[in-house]
Amino acid sequence: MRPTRLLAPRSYSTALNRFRVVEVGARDGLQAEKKFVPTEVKVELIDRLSACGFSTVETTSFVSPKWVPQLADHNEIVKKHKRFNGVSYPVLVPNAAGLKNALATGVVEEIAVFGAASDAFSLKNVNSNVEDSLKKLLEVTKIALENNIRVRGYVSVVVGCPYQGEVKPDVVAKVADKLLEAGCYEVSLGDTIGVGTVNSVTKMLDTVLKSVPANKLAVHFHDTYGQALANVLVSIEKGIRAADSSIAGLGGCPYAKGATGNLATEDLLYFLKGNGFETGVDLDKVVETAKWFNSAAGYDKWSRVGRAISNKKDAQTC
Ligand SMILES: CC(C)(COP(=O)([O-])OP(=O)([O-])OC[C@H]1O[C@@H](n2cnc3c(N)ncnc32)[C@H](O)[C@@H]1OP(=O)([O-])[O-])[C@@H](O)C(=O)NCCC(=O)NCCSC(=O)C[C@@](C)(O)CC(=O)[O-]
Repeated sequence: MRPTRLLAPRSYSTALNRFRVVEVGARDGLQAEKKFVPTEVKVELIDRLSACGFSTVETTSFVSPKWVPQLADHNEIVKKHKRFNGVSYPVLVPNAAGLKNALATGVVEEIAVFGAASDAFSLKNVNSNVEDSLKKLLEVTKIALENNIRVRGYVSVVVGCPYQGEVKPDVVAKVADKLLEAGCYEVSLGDTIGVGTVNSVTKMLDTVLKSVPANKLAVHFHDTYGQALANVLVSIEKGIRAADSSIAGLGGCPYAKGATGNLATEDLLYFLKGNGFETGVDLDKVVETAKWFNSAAGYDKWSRVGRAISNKKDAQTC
């Protein structure tokens, strides 16, 4: 295959320089963590993230607690966290049962549904193949929209599957199309196990963009092989202006062996600012929030940028 020419970062026109960062740490970041994070800590994490300036903070999942015990406290989470003006708080919903539970709380205004581009992954993740899972998601989307709930869509394993290996870009495009047709306002393309490279991401995006406009897409990279920011750059070159990331690079999927953390929010923000993009998010506050989370939850998780900024501040105060 001919290698893709990676364009050097350049100044982007001011009309195109807004970039939306979707913070998924409280959901994707925590879902695979074995050590239970107390509900109060999760709630305060969401509140602190809201104060950083994100317009979207994903909060939890209404999935089966048997499948994802870490997020079994979803009812309490959505009822206890604060709601900042202009911030939306999607929750992940896998099926009609999850939607019913989310609606019953009376406070959920946005959900995220998730499909996949490989049968093998889909069976492990939601116990249904791609086709069957899509039928359930489309039904969930329809009911949610009838209840005035906004719906975001995900497609997982867009460039590689931990069980099946290669994933066909056509399948990614088909699932993304269906989710948008059903009424999702945006579809986030997930490299769930972080195997994507500039070449494979370019190939996948070129196929998806034949039928889906760039302004309906977000990207969701895990940083398992250190390729996430290169893949964000490719996505920007293709016109995409939204990406998911997780504070301190927390994360991983419980049903994707080898999936390490999401792209760290701090690294993404530093990258975006350095390349002329405005996000409205305060990087220093995010770093402070990561520091607070580590001490509150008994963790020691750091993004590269978070560690660098924190070390610099510590050195200045010595
Ligand atoms: C979808 C199911 C439930 C199917 O699981 P199943 O076993 O096929 O479901 P079922 O319909 O046969 O029900 C089994 C039991 O679960 C209950 N149940 C059924 N649904 C719910 C629900 N919503 N909430 C609470 N309970 C539920 C149901 O009531 C029943 O209870 P029992 O009779 O045994 O006591 C299961 O597979 C599941 O919860 N999977 C979720 C897995 C998950 O959360 N994975 C991670 C998220 S995806 C991801 O991380 C990727 C993403 C989005 O981040 C992007 C990327 O990185 O690519």
